[in-house]
Amino acid sequence: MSSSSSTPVVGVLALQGDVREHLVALAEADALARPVRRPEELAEVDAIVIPGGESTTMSKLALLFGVMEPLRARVAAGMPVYGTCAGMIMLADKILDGRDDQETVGGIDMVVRRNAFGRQNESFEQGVDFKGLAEGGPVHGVFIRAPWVESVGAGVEVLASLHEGTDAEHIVAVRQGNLLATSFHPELTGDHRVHAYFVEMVRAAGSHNK
Ligand SMILES: NC(=O)CC[C@H](N)C(=O)O
Repeated sequence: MSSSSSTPVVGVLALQGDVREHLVALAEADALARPVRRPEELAEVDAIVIPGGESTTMSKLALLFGVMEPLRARVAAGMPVYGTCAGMIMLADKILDGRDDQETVGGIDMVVRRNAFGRQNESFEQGVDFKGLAEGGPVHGVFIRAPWVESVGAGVEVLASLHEGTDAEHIVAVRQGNLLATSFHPELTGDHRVHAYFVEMVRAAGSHNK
């Protein structure tokens, strides 16, 4: 479809969740954005966003629509993927507090705890220092029944953490190669710097991963 020199085509997995907000944010970050439900549609995009929503439902629908295996194959081939919240859970190699039969796409060597902040706070908003953004100050982090990253493997770069009191630190943004994940929802804020960061990753990856 596109080449690295033209505008990248970025899909949004449109089985469930806040698809429309990501389509808008991607368009504003200079990508050609389109919803993806079926394997044929996945084959047409250079990269994909897995939105926020409900990861157990999203996982079931991904299996039902036959896109789980094709997604895993594209991840293995190096396709850039950005997951927010439920999307972060979908990118985790291992999850805690998931349903017993809950499958993920996987790809990031991390353990993610579902609804982790929920034990203290269902939803909250907080400034997040996001490594890799050259300017503009902290990102406005919207956390909705959000997961956190409990631990990461050696190949995973931590891009943001939240500090709670003096001791607890929770990882809320990570990158491993072409895979990016945040516990929070930049698509709900009107600040599209994290989407622009992802679109830059997509440009750098080119379109050789199909
Ligand atoms: N805002 C979100 O995406 C919430 C994620 C949800 N708690 C889940 O486990 O899937």
